[in-house]
Amino acid sequence: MKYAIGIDYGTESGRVILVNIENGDIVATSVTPYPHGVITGHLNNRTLGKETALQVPQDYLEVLINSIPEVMKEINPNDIVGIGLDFTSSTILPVDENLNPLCETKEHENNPHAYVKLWKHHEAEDEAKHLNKIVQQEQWTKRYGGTISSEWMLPKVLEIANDDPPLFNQVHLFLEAGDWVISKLTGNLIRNSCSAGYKGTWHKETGFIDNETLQKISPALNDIYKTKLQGNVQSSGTLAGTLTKEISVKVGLHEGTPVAVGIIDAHAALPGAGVSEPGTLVMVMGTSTCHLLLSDKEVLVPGISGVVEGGILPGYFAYEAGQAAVGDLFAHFLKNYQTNFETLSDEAKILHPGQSGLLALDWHNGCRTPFVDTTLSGVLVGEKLSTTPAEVYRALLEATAFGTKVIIDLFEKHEIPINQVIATGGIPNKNNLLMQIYADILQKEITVVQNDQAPALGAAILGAVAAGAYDSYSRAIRHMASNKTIVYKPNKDNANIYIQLFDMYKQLSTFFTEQSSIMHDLNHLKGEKKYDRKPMEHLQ
Ligand SMILES: Nc1ncnc2c1ncn2[C@@H]1O[C@H](COP(=O)(O)OP(=O)(O)O)[C@@H](O)[C@H]1O
Ligand SMILES: O=C(CO)[C@H](O)[C@H](O)COP(=O)(O)O
Repeated sequence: MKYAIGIDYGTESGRVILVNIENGDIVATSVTPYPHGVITGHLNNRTLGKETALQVPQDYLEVLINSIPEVMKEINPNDIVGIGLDFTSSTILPVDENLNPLCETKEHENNPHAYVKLWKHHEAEDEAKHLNKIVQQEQWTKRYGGTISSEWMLPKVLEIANDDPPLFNQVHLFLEAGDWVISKLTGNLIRNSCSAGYKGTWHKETGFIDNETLQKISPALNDIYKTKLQGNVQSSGTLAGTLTKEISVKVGLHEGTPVAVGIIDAHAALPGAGVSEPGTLVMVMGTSTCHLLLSDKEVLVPGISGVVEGGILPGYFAYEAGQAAVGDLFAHFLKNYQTNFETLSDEAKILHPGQSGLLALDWHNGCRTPFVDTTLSGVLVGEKLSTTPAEVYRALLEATAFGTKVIIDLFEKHEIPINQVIATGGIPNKNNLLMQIYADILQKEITVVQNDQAPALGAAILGAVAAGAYDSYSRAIRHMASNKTIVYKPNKDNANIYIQLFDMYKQLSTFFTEQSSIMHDLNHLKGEKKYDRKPMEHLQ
């Protein structure tokens, strides 16, 4: 029996799976929660900005050192054909000449800018707005729905250049954390095409932003792609190199084991969920939800995260859209009410659509698609003295489904066909109420992959292909991807009520984005900088 290892670096933990490459059976799984988790509020004794979300790079190595031996307990290292890895993105860190993280030095241990900035670190909004003003007329921005997000590489780099020039000057390279882990595994520095394409504005023919534009954005960015952002971009899933002696000893594998170039976590879930052709929307539902879709054609859809040729699988344009808080939003609510999913779901299940009189906007971590604005915030309308926690919980579940309907409608309006919707990630198998609500609101069947590890499985598939165990992604996907599913069908009566509620959801979102500046004014009163209103005409 031969196996591939898939490693999935999510927001809270890293998961390692061992996969039989002939039939895709996951024979062992190990989860390592990041010892330092997501750092918010304080770093050592220093108070952090409210939107700061940091991580500790050593935690990623802990995942390798703990979880690889754990899945290898019964297995001979000779039987491992290859390793694939996916990572949240854009999650970046500054390193020195030896690729060592700057936060590991005494000098910078209390400096937040020296740490990993997680994808959901939202402090670079000013930088993103500034950058967007300069590049918004350029044709290439349309591939990114018209807006560069503050979650991405350049705004985060610019945040450091603006806030801490001495540290910025000391940085040798800024790396995606996934590329940093690959460098630790193989000794090779490679920038993966998936992160570079979706989060780094790289295009396989035209490359990165030209230097003239970079200088207009900020003198600090002069020649940045030849200096702090240098490095070859290589296609995700091709061979990055082989395990070094140093790391192979630590994880109990053979030196020389092939390792694939990394990919973004959500994007890995598409092959992991068994998709190798256009027309199937894959919703990767976890801390956030990412929506991935293959197509034969490139359509410039406003408000999406991006469309990248070959972004996931060679030969297809791959679209990404997203919602920045889904599981995170539910967790936030549970924490505030000191309750749990089971209790709330039991109570929320017996409510009828519309019964509570509540309606929510799911923007508690900003809105990714279609408004690309991390400064937007959540809303709940209709609350009364008689409102129960289960009613609010159900309204939040519904709000995330309405957010997904906005995304599906956007794709369909731009004539990108969606014939099937697949749900995967950590949530769908844990919450059947949520999945039924999605079927009712989207008025589509939802196929749930009976495996929570689609990103890790997708990474293992890339590892097997990079190692030469399969000669094509489609063959590897056919053999290795999940094929056990359950299907949620829409309930007509519920769907009819949700049509009316969805109309109100859209009115509410139009109000808070176009007709009223209340949300942004609230930020202003809190002492945050006032951001320019974004023209919304492009979304009409
Ligand atoms: N029963 C549940 N219903 C809805 N969300 C859940 C449930 N259990 C856990 N979650 C959410 O799932 C998210 C974690 O998703 P997961 O896919 O495992 O991790 P990651 O997003 O880090 O890849 C958390 O935000 C958590 O609140
Ligand atoms: O932007 C992303 C993908 O493009 C992030 O990686 C993603 O939103 C975080 O993933 P998760 O919710 O699974 O932790």
